[in-house]
Amino acid sequence: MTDHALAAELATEAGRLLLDVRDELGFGDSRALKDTGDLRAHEYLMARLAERCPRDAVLSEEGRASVAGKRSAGSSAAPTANTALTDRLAAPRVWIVDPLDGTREFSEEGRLDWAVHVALWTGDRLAAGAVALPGRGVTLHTTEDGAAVLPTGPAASGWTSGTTASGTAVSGAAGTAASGNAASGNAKAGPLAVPEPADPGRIRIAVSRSRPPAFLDDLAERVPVELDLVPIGSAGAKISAVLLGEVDAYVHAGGQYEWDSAAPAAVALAAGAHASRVDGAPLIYNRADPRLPDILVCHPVSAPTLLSGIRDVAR
Ligand SMILES: Nc1ncnc2c1ncn2[C@@H]1O[C@H](COP(=O)(O)O)[C@@H](OP(=O)(O)O)[C@H]1O
Ligand SMILES: [Mg+2]
Repeated sequence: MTDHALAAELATEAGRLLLDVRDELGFGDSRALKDTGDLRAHEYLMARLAERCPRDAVLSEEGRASVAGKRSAGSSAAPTANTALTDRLAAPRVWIVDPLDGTREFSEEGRLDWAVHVALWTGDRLAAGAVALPGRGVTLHTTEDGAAVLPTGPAASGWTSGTTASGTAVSGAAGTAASGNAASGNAKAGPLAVPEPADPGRIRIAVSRSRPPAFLDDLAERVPVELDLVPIGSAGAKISAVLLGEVDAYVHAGGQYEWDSAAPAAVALAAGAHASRVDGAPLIYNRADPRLPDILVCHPVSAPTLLSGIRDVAR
């Protein structure tokens, strides 16, 4: 089995397990649901990776020493720890996983914007990646020929069950509100290629529901196109929304970690998207400090406008 197929299988299966956790625990105790989801998916991924790739290093959000006190419902076991730092930094193959990205949305009934991320870093590049969107019944992943694929079409549209997600908006210079629709993509099973913005005068930007970058209001004043901000949970779901044509870009700043972006960036790059830091620098993984606080993902045609606008705001 290739690394691509393994990443896809593990992300998909961890996603199935997370749907079962939601069924088992319900939504009454959101702390227990979040912690149990985080840890059951983490334990599943750690066990499968140890079995299938025993020599590879692993960096998981839930295997850090700082979360060693966290527990799943009905278990007193501490989370399986990540590969020790010095071994990980020296390893030629490092799996970077986020067992449950969008933990907050996972704990909210009816929300579909949460994901499982499985990526493989091989020293200087993202060699494979898979993002499972269990609520929508799909896994986006890289392939052996350097491309990306959506093996089956989405079982659901939008990011809330029964409805489509909608966004608040900031228009170009005026900064007035208008509405944006997050679920206007046309995802079909098959090869995944990031689509160009449908309207060249408008860029729909997916942003965090709770921590949208403060500079986006200023950015709207500095770019020659209208910007619609579309709040969606989970970095994996937001980057998937770019690849599925439901939004045109994902902009984040102010804090994030390697596991939040490694797998979705792997898929985005393989799908022909621009994926970089917000200053245009490349995304580098497997550092001693796993903080990777900002990211821009978009079609290459939108990158110059967004990067120069962000540079202007930073000045
Ligand atoms: N300012 C910040 N500092 C640290 N992590 C952040 C962050 N903003 C977003 N993230 C992380 O990025 C992921 C997507 O966030 P959001 O939905 O707000 O866009 C979440 O991962 P987890 O759900 O795995 O914790 C969240 O914790
Ligand atoms: Mg995350």
